[in-house]
Amino acid sequence: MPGLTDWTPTRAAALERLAEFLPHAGADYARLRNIDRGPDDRSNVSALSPWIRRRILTEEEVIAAVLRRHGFARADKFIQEVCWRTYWKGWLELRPGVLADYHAAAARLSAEWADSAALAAARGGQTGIACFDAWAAELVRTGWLHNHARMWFASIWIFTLRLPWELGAAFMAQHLLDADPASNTLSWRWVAGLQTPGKHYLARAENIRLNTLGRFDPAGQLDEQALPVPMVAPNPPPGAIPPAQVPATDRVALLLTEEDLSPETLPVGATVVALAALTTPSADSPAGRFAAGALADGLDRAGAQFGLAGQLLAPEAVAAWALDAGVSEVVTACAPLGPSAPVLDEIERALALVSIRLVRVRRAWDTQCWPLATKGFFAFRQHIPKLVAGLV
Ligand SMILES: Cc1cc2nc3c(=O)[nH]c(=O)nc-3n(C[C@H](O)[C@H](O)[C@H](O)COP(=O)(O)OP(=O)(O)OC[C@H]3O[C@@H](n4cnc5c(N)ncnc54)[C@H](O)[C@@H]3O)c2cc1C
Repeated sequence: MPGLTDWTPTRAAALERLAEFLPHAGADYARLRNIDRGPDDRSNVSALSPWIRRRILTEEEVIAAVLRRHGFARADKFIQEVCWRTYWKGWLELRPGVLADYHAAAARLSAEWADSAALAAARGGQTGIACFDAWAAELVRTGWLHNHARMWFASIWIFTLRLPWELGAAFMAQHLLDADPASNTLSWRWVAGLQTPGKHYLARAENIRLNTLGRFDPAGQLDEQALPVPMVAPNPPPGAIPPAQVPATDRVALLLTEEDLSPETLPVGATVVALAALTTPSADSPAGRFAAGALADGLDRAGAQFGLAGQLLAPEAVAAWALDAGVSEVVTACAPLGPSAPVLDEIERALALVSIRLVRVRRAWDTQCWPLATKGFFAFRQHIPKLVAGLV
């Protein structure tokens, strides 16, 4: 398996990585996935997250490939991990206010902590805790961290360095290639003890020593007794997912966004007569640069599929493009909470002014899974065998 500096934002590269990892996705993954061997050896995990994040590979197809290769019993652990992503998405879609609260708190805290030397040391990897400093540097250099390192990093940030979790989540989101509002924000909340009230994740030196194969040993440097972050208010009850939309006409324009770059399997529901992709709203970040490449690749693939020349559009150019295409509906993949959703809301308003409807189609996977994320993951997990049964 190559090192992790070679993420290429194309479906071809994603499929290559998937094929390479597939033999290891069964019993090997269940046994070895928690070990962080360092940036030069990621053979025990898939490292597929930057592609899955943008649905260059969909959850369903990754799960199907692993099921075909290993069967459910041996692939169970890997499937569960993929389903964590789905679960976090659903949990947040059912409680959108949690993301808004996080953004507001992060903005307020970032002003309040602007002059903090402790915060600067954490971000700069200068805390004197060797493992933490190495992960901070790795995150900034490569745009990626192993899952266990993300857990330890978040835990040390919150419970040993005593920094606000919101600023840690924002720091990670700023640098991760796979930066995802649901997985990132809710994982930080989970570590803090806010996701499952009263249950927090404490990084322990011995666990770090064992699972980094002795690369690090922060014995005596960590607060291993800290209490969870107090909850200001209980988590909101789950709301409802809006019904999925379908086009009412048989000729539509298709607008891709970085939230879903598998046009091959998108349930468009009509003939596509014009094709465009929306420029990324977060261009000035590693995730944004990855997304820009991925959008170009998605547009190429969709162009080949529909026999059309696609174009990259800024949000304000979408209404004129749709008018020019002579359609009364623009279809796009339903964008979960994150950078594209508010941009699509603006586009919907601009299209309405010229009597064109924005139709947000949703994958069956999301429609089935998201409403099940009402409680904790362990309740959601019970549904997994049924959810994946039809995938192969
Ligand atoms: C503090 C913290 C922040 C995180 N931030 C993000 C983020 O911004 N974006 C992101 O995609 N993931 C995030 N994760 C989840 C997880 O760490 C990564 O998805 C995983 O490390 C990616 O590595 P992989 O592709 O090798 O995963 P594998 O172990 O090979 O798993 C396969 C796929 O399953 C999904 N997955 C695996 N574990 C998780 C998990 N715990 N939660 C959600 N999905 C999972 C990912 O899509 C992953 O690519 C975060 C976890 C923590 C603890």
